[in-house]
Formats: sequence, structure tokens, C-alpha cells
Amino acid sequence: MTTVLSLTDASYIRNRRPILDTVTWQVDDSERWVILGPNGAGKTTILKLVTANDFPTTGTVDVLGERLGKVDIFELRNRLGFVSSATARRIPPNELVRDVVLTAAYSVEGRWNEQYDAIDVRQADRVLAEWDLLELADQAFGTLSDGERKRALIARAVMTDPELLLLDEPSASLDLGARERLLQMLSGFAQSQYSPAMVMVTHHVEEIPPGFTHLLLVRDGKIQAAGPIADTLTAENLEATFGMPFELTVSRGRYAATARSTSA
Ligand SMILES: Nc1ncnc2c1ncn2[C@@H]1O[C@H](COP(=O)(O)OP(=O)(O)OP(=O)(O)O)[C@@H](O)[C@H]1O
Repeated sequence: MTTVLSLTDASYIRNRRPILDTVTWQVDDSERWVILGPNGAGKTTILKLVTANDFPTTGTVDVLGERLGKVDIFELRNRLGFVSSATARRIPPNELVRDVVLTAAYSVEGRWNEQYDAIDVRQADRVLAEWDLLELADQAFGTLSDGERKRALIARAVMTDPELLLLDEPSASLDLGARERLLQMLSGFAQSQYSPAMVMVTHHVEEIPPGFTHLLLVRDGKIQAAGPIADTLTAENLEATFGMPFELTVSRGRYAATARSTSA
């Protein structure tokens, strides 16, 4: 097993407020992590550090064997796949879905006059098929539904065979069908031995795809609990993280949480 990500006593302080407070967390290459926590807990800030979009105020962040602050961040980012609402905004709306995926090979967001190698075109076709996008390949990105757009962004992120795939709320804003379809695909991807280590931020236990292995619970910039999902996703830990009691159920690998009535 190789460690792909390691935060050691990492704090991120703004306006004298610790947005992340001495976070120590490690991800190995065979692991698929979910980060769960209330609004403002610091989940996106963790991804911001991991993608070298910012640096810890104190402590260290090591990504793919490189220490942040001592590595060329552009080279490092080429080894990561990252999907967030911000990555969607950078794609030109008139870009064809095929090119959204293909241009990842050149780390650009809009196709210009580049000549792509046959191997890149084949890889793009393979990834488009894997994420069920072949029929949409000649459609403009800006005309896709939210669910299709999320799949196109994930396909773009995996086009370059990243060593670590980071997903910030991939199923937010999707309708039930689109969400379930995406979760099924993420579940299949997570279970493949050829897939990279994954870290996915979500707000809902219902959105944890089967095949994800570990859970990081974050509250007020601190780690509330971390470890294998089966041990860590408990009603007690959810209550400690969200500050209210929950009824937690699991059925065929899927979790559900609802508020527990305290009146009975
Ligand atoms: N650069 C910054 N300067 C000041 N405050 C910041 C900065 N970055 C983040 N914050 C604050 O830190 C807190 C954590 O933000 P973050 O986006 O990481 O939370 P989150 O857990 O991803 O929240 P959400 O679930 O709502 O997306 C928020 O209160 C945010 O306003």
C-alpha cells in the first residue's frame, strides 16, 4: 500500500479563525474516502489544500509523495483529477462533450488548434463510453443536463488516468434518477482495482456509493471521526458531527439518515 495523501497537523487560519484545526489524515492508494460534515465544516478547504489551490497556515500536506510548498504545483495537479462546481464554470459552453474530455490530455479547457494523438482520441472514446456519454459526444457542454454535465466532468477528470480523484459534491442538485445513475457509475468505478484512490465530499449519507471504503467526519474544522465506513458511520458519530440525533439505516450497501425523535 502506498500513501497518496497525508495531512499532518494541518491548520488553515483566516482572520484569526481556524477554518481547519490541526487536521491529521492519511489516504492510501486502495482507499475510497467520503468526507461528510455540516455546511462550513471545512470540507472544501481540505480539497483546496489537497489540490494545491491554497497552503496550510501550519502543518504539512503531502500529495502523491510531494510536500506542498516544495513541489511544482502545475506538475502535481496534472497527476490529480478534480471535479467541483468551479471546474464546470471553466468549460466553454459551446465546447463539444468529446472535446471536454479530450482537451484534458493537454490540460486546457477549450479546444483550439491542437492536434491530438490517436492514442488520446482512443482513450477519450473509452472514457466517454465508460461514463455513458458516447451519444452526447457531439453535443455542446452548455446544453447538457446537470447529471450529464457531472458525468462529462468526471470523464474529463479520469481521462488522464489520475493517481488521485477528488470529487466535491458530484451529486448535488441532481434529480433522483440522475443522482442514482451517477451513484451507480461512481460505485462501479470505486470498485475497480484499476481506479485511483478517491476522495468525495458530500452532504448526505444517502449519496455514499457502495464501494467507497472510508469516512472522514468533519465538524468546525476538526476531524470528528475517521476510518472504515462500517465502523465510522454510526448514529453516535453523526450526532456528534451534526449536533442532533439520527436514526441511521443501511440497506444493500446504501445508508439513510433521518432525525430521531427525542419526544418518545
Ligand atoms: N479564504 C477564506 N477566508 C475566510 N474564510 C474562509 C476562507 N475559506 C473558507 N472560509 C470559511 O471557512 C469555513 C469552511 O468553508 P468550507 O467551504 O471549507 O466549508 P464546507 O464544509 O465545504 O461547507 P459547505 O458544506 O457549505 O460547502 C466557512 O465558514 C467559510 O466561510
